[in-house]
Amino acid sequence: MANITLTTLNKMKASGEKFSVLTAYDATFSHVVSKAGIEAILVGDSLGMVLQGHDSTLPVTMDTMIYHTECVSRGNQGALLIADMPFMSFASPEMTLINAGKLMAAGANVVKLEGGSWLKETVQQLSRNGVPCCIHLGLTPQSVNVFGGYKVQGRGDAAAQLLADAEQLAEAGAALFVLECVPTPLAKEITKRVNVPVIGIGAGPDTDGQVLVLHDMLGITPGKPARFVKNFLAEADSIPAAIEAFSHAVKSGTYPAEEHGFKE
Ligand SMILES: Nc1nc(=O)c2c([nH]1)NC[C@@H]1CN(c3ccc(C(=O)N[C@@H](CCC(=O)O)C(=O)O)cc3)CN21
Ligand SMILES: CC(C)C(=O)C(=O)O
Ligand SMILES: [Mg+2]
Repeated sequence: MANITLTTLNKMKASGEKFSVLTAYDATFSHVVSKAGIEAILVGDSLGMVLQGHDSTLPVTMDTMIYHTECVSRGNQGALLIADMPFMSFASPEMTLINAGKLMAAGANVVKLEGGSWLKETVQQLSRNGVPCCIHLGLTPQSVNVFGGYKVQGRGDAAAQLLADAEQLAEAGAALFVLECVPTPLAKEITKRVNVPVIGIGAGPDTDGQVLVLHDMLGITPGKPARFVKNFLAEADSIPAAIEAFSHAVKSGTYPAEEHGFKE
């Protein structure tokens, strides 16, 4: 078992200490990230875009997620390992249990699913079977075709629905949340209302933890970076130093700054 567990993150939430999360898709980066003091590693389905060059996360398969979770697990030096359930891998309760079981057997400590309150029974079933769930809310990239682009979520009337989803899923036993691209005040409110750690990306400074795609914070992702991205390699002289700078910036509250977040 990893040195950092859900218990560690729950204690950090209770004491107000911020924690950081980065993606990794291979053993070497997993080693570097976990050695640098990052509390959790996400084997994100963003690998479909970052590693495979697709323009969305939809083509990512279970076999690919299993392979990368195994690679990351071998390199991991004690971080909590979270693995994404890819597009359509949790479309029915039976499939969800089978696929989550495969990611746990590959070395994940937690599985992450994108979606809202309709996942209540799924979360219950998984927890009962020994699989802690992280629920990804807000801009859920697997629904890019529903949203019509990568757009901020939870503005106006949608804010109350998002808060209700978070509360119901926490009640159902979700162990963690990721909030992506939601207004800063909404992320603050959800973080206060749920009793489990909330990880933000483009959600402002008030969530319990922060997550970024590793390649984004190293400044090597092609194209215009999203608003929430900061290049930590620009002022560091090595990749490990950049990762340590990210961890320190999150702990000290200097990242994310106001300019990295979204208004209501
Ligand atoms: N390299 C990479 N980084 C990521 O953070 C990431 C991926 N890939 N792939 C999967 C999803 C897609 N993500 C994205 C992609 C684009 C935006 C984006 O351009 N957002 C606009 C918001 C526009 C608005 O105001 O509504 C931005 O300006 O940040 C956000 C998240 C996050 N995830
Ligand atoms: C952007 C993060 C939260 C993610 O889901 C991924 O990397 O796939
Ligand atoms: Mg993802």
